[in-house]
Amino acid sequence: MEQLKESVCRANAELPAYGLVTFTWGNVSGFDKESGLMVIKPSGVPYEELKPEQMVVLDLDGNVVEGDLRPSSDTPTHLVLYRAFPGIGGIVHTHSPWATIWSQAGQGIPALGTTHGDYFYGTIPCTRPMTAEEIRGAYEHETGNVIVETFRGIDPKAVPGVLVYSHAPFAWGKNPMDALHNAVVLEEVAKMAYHTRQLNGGIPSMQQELLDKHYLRKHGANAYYGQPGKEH
Ligand SMILES: O=C(CO)[C@@H](O)[C@H](O)COP(=O)(O)O
Repeated sequence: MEQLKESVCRANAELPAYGLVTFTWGNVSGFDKESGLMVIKPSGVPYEELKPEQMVVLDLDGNVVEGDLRPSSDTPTHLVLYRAFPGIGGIVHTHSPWATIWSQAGQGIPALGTTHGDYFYGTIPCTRPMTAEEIRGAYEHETGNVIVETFRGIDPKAVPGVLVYSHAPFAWGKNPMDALHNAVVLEEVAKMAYHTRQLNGGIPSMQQELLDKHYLRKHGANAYYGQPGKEH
């Protein structure tokens, strides 16, 4: 658990360096399958002040089992996703500007090029608008529910990110640093897709053969990108 606290703390601390956050507009969590516990940053603490011992540890029912500080305000959303998407070990939520623009437009980010295809096997979807009742109710919990609803028929491992309508992106991965990597790529492809759309309307999207080639060279049984056994 100490190692996970270190990794979660490090991933949070790197959010500003990648230009993904302003002030404290973002949070990273990690999940330990063995213990069934989630580690997340404390709410509202400046990234440069974060220490591993300040991380908050919760069970998947949302009970704090370790930590004195209030957990991130988005904790319920993270909990819903860990319960619904087995196999993910890290989640990043930010208000990174380019991805947030697509979220505010209520549009998913189409796969327009190989940069996207290397990491996301198709459109990065945008959720539907939440209902007034969902917003007035357990908002952060319902945010998780609309993300899970959006992924009916989509493999969250193949598309490790989502845009929450009128809100901002969530990305996930095998662990906190993998989730951070995917969050950085999501922001990059959001910016590229925005400008590509301006040039040619983003039509057509990339050929399916090219998407297959780029995604499957990095992911799956016959992946050949990078070095065997190394993260990339
Ligand atoms: O989505 C939001 C605000 O809309 C959050 O990202 C907060 O800005 C970060 O909150 P904490 O994790 O510090 O509670």
